[in-house]
Amino acid sequence: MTLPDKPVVISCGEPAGIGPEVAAGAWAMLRDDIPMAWVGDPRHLPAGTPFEEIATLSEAAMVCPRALPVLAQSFAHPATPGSPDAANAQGVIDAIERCVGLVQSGEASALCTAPINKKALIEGAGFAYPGHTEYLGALAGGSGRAVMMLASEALRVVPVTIHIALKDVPATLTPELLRSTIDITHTDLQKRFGIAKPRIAIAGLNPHAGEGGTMGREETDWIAALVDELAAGGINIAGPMPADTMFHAAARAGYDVAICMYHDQALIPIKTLDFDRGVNVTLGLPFIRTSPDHGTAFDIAGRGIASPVSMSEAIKLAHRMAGSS
Ligand SMILES: NC(=O)c1ccc[n+]([C@@H]2O[C@H](COP(=O)([O-])OP(=O)(O)OC[C@H]3O[C@@H](n4cnc5c(N)ncnc54)[C@H](O)[C@@H]3O)[C@@H](O)[C@H]2O)c1
Ligand SMILES: N[C@H](C(=O)O)[C@H](O)COP(=O)(O)O
Repeated sequence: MTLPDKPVVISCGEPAGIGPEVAAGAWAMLRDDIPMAWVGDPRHLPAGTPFEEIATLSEAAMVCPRALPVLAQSFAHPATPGSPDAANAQGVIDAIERCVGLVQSGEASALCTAPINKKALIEGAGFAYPGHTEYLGALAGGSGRAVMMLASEALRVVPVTIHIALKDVPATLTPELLRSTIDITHTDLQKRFGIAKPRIAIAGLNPHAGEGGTMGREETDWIAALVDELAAGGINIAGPMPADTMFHAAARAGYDVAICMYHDQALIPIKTLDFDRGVNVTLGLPFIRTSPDHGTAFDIAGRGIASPVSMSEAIKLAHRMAGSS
């Protein structure tokens, strides 16, 4: 695999959260190995961060070993850790959009996003999306769909429904949605992760995967039939499995990815097993996007105690994926 010289571009995320500090920390860990550049307002970086403003991404690789390369983006205000400022919300969105432009133009090899606070963007700038995943899908255009995957050494998980209320899950979960999620996951595990024949485990929606229709009917009515059809078509797929028993170590050894029916079914096991090193990857996009698995952590922002490890794992994975595409 040839690793790219083009930088990974990092969007600043919510400046009142831990995004700027974990980006600076990840740069300090990776500066000699991975070219990168941060897009944001330098006033939001932790005091004392060695940074250099660059005019174009072509300067990033040269600057990176000595300072964090910064493509400056001015925000309305400096940040107060833990208290998002509505006037800064549009800057957060603009930084993401600028980074997407850089990766789409080929100036950046991949995008790594620092965390956003959904509520702050919705309230401060009328952000119309529940998260990066859906926003990036819209920015990418086309007829595809962005699919969320969280990955660590221990586990990969994909939620079929993402940022919706639990009460809306059963109506949103359709055979078409599950089929397209499986297709996109299968394709990207082959194309972007080099897994020739991905082993896919499908979780049930209901307790005990419905217990034969006595505790919910989605499994018996259509999920099992869809799994059988895909298996007959040559996909290495199994399920629907009871979700409570598919994440212990021996069960995890049997598959490369677990496709789960709703957000917490997927994200609780991975964040419990490996919160420090989990990485959020968006599948189905025409470019590479990763992110740490954690959020803005307002409770610890600005205190210098946030771990930069998930951010650095996200940058490393983006760089590796760019080398294998
Ligand atoms: N990629 C993203 O943009 C992304 C990902 C997850 C959550 N979020 C958003 O972040 C906001 C806050 O979410 P939350 O409170 O549920 O989760 P969170 O991950 O921000 O925080 C959960 C707990 O983990 C701790 N924590 C998080 N990251 C840490 C780190 N790097 N080092 C040490 N401790 C850390 C926090 O202090 C907190 O106690 C929400 O708006 C959510 O939507 C964004
Ligand atoms: N659900 C994700 C998580 O908890 O890690 C998170 O909110 C990030 O979502 P986006 O990548 O869509 O912003």
